[in-house]
Amino acid sequence: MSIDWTSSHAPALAGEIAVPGDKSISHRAIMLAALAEGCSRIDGFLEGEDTRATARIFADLGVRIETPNASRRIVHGVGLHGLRGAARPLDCGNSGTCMRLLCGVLAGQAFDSTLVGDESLSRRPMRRVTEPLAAMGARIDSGEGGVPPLRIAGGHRLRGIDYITPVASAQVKSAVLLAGLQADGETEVREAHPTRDYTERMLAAFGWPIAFEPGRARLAGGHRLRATDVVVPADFSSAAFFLVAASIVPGSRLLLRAVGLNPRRTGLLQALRLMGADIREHAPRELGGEPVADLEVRHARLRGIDVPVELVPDMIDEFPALFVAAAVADGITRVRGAAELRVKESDRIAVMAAGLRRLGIPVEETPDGASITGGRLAGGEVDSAGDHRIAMSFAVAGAVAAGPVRIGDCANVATSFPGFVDLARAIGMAVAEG
Ligand SMILES: O=C(O)C1=C[C@@H](OP(=O)(O)O)[C@@H](O)[C@H](O)C1
Ligand SMILES: C=C(OP(=O)(O)O)C(=O)O
Repeated sequence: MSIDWTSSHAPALAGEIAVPGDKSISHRAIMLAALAEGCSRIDGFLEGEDTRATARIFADLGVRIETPNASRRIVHGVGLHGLRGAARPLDCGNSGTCMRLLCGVLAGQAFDSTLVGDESLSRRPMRRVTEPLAAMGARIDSGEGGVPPLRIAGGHRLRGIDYITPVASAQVKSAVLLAGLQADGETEVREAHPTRDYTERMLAAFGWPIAFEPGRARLAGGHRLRATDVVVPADFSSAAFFLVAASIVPGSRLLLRAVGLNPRRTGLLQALRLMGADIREHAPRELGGEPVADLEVRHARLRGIDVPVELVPDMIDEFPALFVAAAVADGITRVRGAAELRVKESDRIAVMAAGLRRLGIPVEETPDGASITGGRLAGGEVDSAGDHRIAMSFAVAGAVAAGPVRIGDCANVATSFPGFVDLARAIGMAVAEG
């Protein structure tokens, strides 16, 4: 393991910052703009490796995408049937969202496609999308055990499906809905635990008739997407690291500007408030059809909680950051119902537990969660296992640890949060490279 970052004790954090654009919305904006008729402009696009992979793939599929300046894209949509097959495999990099949503887009096209990913993505489960798509008539072959690479055979007619998702996953729901655009008849997705609804909201914004409510979405094939402009709000999941950092570093006060507060994303806000965090919302407003507000966060003494199980899907990407808050809280924090964390970019339960233990925090793992006994974080060396959210979470831990926290394998932070180190330093965190 190469050590990429050393995060050391920080004084009170202060400042007003804006984190980059939302990753989930940026992926979807490229996809729907590419499939629309006409020219769409995307503002606030996340310049991360994950979302750039999606843009590169649509360019490979024949879509002209201009970058007039950073965080902006002009997409010359080709319509639902205007993509052309690519000569080479489509590289989704580290991004589960890119690969799973693309399966839905490509399953109903006339041409064959091959989807590949990096080492981490090549271990992640894809049957959750290939099975419902097969039930709709798609032909998708995967590697042994249902992992990438995925070979999607074109030219198969799809039919609508009424699908109840077995895991709470916006990626699965989105893949089925995107395939439904090209299917005969109606497609309906129902979920026991509602997940983020960006695909539904954006389909409506691009003019596709769709009925949706939390836990349910229904559409029919045979319509058209019409180009529209998309404004992407700041990513709550990126803001999460600074919400935790300012909560745990004594004397801190931070303002995070115009953060996306879609209720299906803000479970961490609720969990931190239950722990005693002082986070206030100012100037609530709408941006690009999404609720946003400026978040003011001040240091507060945190206490351990049992994380309410119903919050889990609404904070699924925030558990690495929550584990760090739990590590310094008074008492025990218990997480359950979060087995999905084991199939993210890394096994986020195991990797966080191992790292926190190395920093002197007792953590007991369970198959679907963990118990973390808050205490005094020591310095030490931790492995992020190439997982962006784990690298950033341990950088936050270093700000309050008794000694420097040395973190391995941080390059993938560029997948979701380019510029993290600069912003962290701007508010007073002591993150050094190497
Ligand atoms: O739809 C999306 O944009 C995402 C859905 C979630 O994944 P699952 O659908 O696997 O829960 C989340 O973890 C991921 O970061 C982004
Ligand atoms: C799980 C994540 O993303 P994806 O599934 O798109 O790789 C994440 O960003 O935490």
